[in-house]
Amino acid sequence: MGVEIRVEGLKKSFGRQVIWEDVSFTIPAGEISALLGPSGTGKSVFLKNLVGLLRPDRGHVWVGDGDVPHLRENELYSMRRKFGVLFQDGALFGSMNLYDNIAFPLREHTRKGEAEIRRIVLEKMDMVGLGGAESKLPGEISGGMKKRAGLARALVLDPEIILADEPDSGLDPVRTSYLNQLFVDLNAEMGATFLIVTHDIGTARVLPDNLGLLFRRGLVMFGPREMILSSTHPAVNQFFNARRQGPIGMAEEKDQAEVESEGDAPQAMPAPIPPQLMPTNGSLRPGMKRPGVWLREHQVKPPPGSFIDDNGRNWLTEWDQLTRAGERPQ
Ligand SMILES: Nc1ncnc2c1ncn2[C@@H]1O[C@H](COP(=O)(O)OP(=O)(O)OP(=O)(O)O)[C@@H](O)[C@H]1O
Repeated sequence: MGVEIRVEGLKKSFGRQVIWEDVSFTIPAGEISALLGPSGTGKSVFLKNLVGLLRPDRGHVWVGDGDVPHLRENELYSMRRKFGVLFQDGALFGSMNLYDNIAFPLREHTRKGEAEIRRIVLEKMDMVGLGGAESKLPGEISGGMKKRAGLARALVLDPEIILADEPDSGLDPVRTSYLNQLFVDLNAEMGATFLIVTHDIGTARVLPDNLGLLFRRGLVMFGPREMILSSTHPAVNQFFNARRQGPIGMAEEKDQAEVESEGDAPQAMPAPIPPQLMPTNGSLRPGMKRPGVWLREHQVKPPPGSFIDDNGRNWLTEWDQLTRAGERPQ
């Protein structure tokens, strides 16, 4: 089962460049969360702070009762075993075949014998759809396969937390959909806590249970998918609807007067909230909520056309019927 990550008052700068400050929020255990934000807002830097590859200037990252930035070297080493990290390019060793790449953490961090290692590596390669590709070198496979190999390697130590830095960058839309489904299925199976950094609004709208936006040296908002996708906050509304109108500019930042005048402008209606991806085996993930629950509890009207899938099925009204025991929801 996944663990919660509690971030408190985190600040990071490089020299005089403040990346973000006073970032505080809780990434819920066992749920899928996604972090978005314009380029350069420090999403990758944030992931590196979570896993202790970079140290914040101040603040805390609580994972269980360990505070990552304040752990000693040996404590950090064992804390890192809780994490499986998928780096942007898969970070595979070019001279090793996929089997050895994926076996690497097991040989490095455990005393398991080769027979046990083989069982685990083949199981994880199968999970990500790479069965049979053991002897391929990273230079011989596509970008999508590299990502899946990186994911298999992130899974071998059965992590409680999975961090993925733009797993969908450079993938075509179909491969992106397959990868998103894989995350949902893995989360259903393992119950790990997932934090995914992505630029893909399509992914952000259907995959995670929670969404966060980094902008202007801070976390603008973090919360349940329905809260973010129905928000009229100028930056959140602009970003998650991919609009030009709003405080986020083409270059770094707009000037303050421009931002203030836009803050008063009426916000465009958020786009319809799509139904969330379901696990392929028809199970319900523990982190999944009944559609519309957050909206109803907060008396927010869903944007028109929300929760209707490509087949015209309305998940808001049909959820109970769809999820009755023993029945596959899709
Ligand atoms: N080790 C480092 N030393 C100095 N500056 C760094 C370092 N790592 C990152 N930065 C700077 O921190 C800022 C944020 O970088 P980061 O890669 O986290 O952004 P990002 O939000 O992930 O961007 P993108 O969406 O384009 O991938 C950038 O200006 C980058 O140059």
